[in-house]
Amino acid sequence: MNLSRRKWSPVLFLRHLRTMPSVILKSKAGRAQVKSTEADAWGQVIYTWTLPPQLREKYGDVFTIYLGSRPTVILWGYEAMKEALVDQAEAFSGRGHIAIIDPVFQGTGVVFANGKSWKVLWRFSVTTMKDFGMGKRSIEERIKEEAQCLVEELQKSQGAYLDPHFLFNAITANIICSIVFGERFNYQDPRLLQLLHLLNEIFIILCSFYTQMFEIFPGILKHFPGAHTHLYSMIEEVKDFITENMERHQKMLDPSGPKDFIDSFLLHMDKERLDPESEFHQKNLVHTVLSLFFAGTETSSSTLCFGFLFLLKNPGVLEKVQAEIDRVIGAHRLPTLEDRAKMPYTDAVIHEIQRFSDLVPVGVPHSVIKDTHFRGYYLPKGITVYPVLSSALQDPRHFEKPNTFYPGHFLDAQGNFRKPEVFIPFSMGKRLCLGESLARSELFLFLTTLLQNFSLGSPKAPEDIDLMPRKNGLGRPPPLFQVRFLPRR
Ligand code: HEM
Repeated sequence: MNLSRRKWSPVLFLRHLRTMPSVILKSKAGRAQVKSTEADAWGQVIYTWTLPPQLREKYGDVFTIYLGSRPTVILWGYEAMKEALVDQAEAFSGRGHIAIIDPVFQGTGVVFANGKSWKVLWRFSVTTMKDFGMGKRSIEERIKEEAQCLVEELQKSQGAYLDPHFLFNAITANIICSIVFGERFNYQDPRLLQLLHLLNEIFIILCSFYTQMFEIFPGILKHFPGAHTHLYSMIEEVKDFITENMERHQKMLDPSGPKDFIDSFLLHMDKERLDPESEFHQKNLVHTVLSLFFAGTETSSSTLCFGFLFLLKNPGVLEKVQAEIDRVIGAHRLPTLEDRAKMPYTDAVIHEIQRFSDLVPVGVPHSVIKDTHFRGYYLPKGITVYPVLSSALQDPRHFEKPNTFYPGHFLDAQGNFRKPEVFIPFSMGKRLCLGESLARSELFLFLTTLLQNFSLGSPKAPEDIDLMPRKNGLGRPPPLFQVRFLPRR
């Protein structure tokens, strides 16, 4: 990337933690005080938010970049991430800043809370999601039901080409809706359509270059209109939707039998209403539900989209998965989570879909909750830390063909499933993705149900299918594409 072509002139300081700032980068030609390869590298940091391996080679696995005036520690490679997030789990358990959304959450809700508030909300969310997965209709049952609704919807398409993004968003959003609101929506329901539209637009902005620019110039950009203004108004709309739902729940609350996540939270609010220190208040409720929608909808649906794209591009892999489905599950019963253990090839393909799609390349920022010594460096309390998950998922020491879609990465010589420890798309340590087990169940059940019922068709030849994500920022949304679902029987 040629920085001299850029009109604007961001200044980035890069320094090794133990030294004074050693590199100052400007975008105008001749002003960058670095070699051109480093300038290219920094171009990528600024524009695509990916950290090229040259930086690791030069500065090691732990180094600091300055986003505007804010020092930010980068952890590169599985070993550094594990030593920090797992071996010093408590110290690294803080949530770091994301400048563009900090004003929305203000440290509330399960994703952005810290300290006692995060612990209480995390414990509540995990147990409550489990409760509503273990009651009459388990999470597995809900996913299976949703998968059947999707099959029926796709049958109506009569083999026409369609963009699957909307339907994949709908099924993952419906799972969250059924856990938090106790209801799912028909795919034509205007409330669902509006919710999906908002979540998708929000996700795209959060993954965009604007979010990176906001990270570097928050103090300046917030005074001007821009994508953040649009973002905040859309988030308000989602919050209104959640609040209306919450108020409806309040009116019909039955203290003897909470029906869903919101009911349970409201009962806790009631129980602790005299405690001024309680974490169970309306803001935490709305922001926790909002967090579940943000964290649990586009992530799973984007992974599914990438999955179908990779399968269209690799028809040989698709054929093997369908052969395994036919052998283990057959045509006449629904796939179950128990089948997974008997389907090593399909399991390997799903893991490879997650590895290769690399959906959250630089992780979600952490912070250290106390002054911390790490690998001989001093990290002051509160400093932001990015665990670059991509550096593990693409590590050539652990994955033979890191830049190729290759399910063999997850199979041993006998064809048994194996999972290298560096497979960490859900991160590690105390802030590990709270929805990991839900997401893994969704990926397995949705994918196997669809492939059990349909053959896939693409308007493009495999070699012409483009895998380039639409954005490459905090997340990597898949490209738009067309696919058709043809009934297999
Ligand atoms: C393929 C799908 C998914 C991927 C790749 C993914 C990935 C991640 C990652 C990388 C993090 C950051 C962990 C860290 O801070 O180090 C995270 C956090 C989180 N995820 Fe997921 N996630 C997925 C699906 C879900 C689902 C379905 C839910 C729904 C409940 C969910 C809920 C959360 C929450 C609540 C957090 C914040 C945890 C905390 O701050 O303590 N995720 N996820």
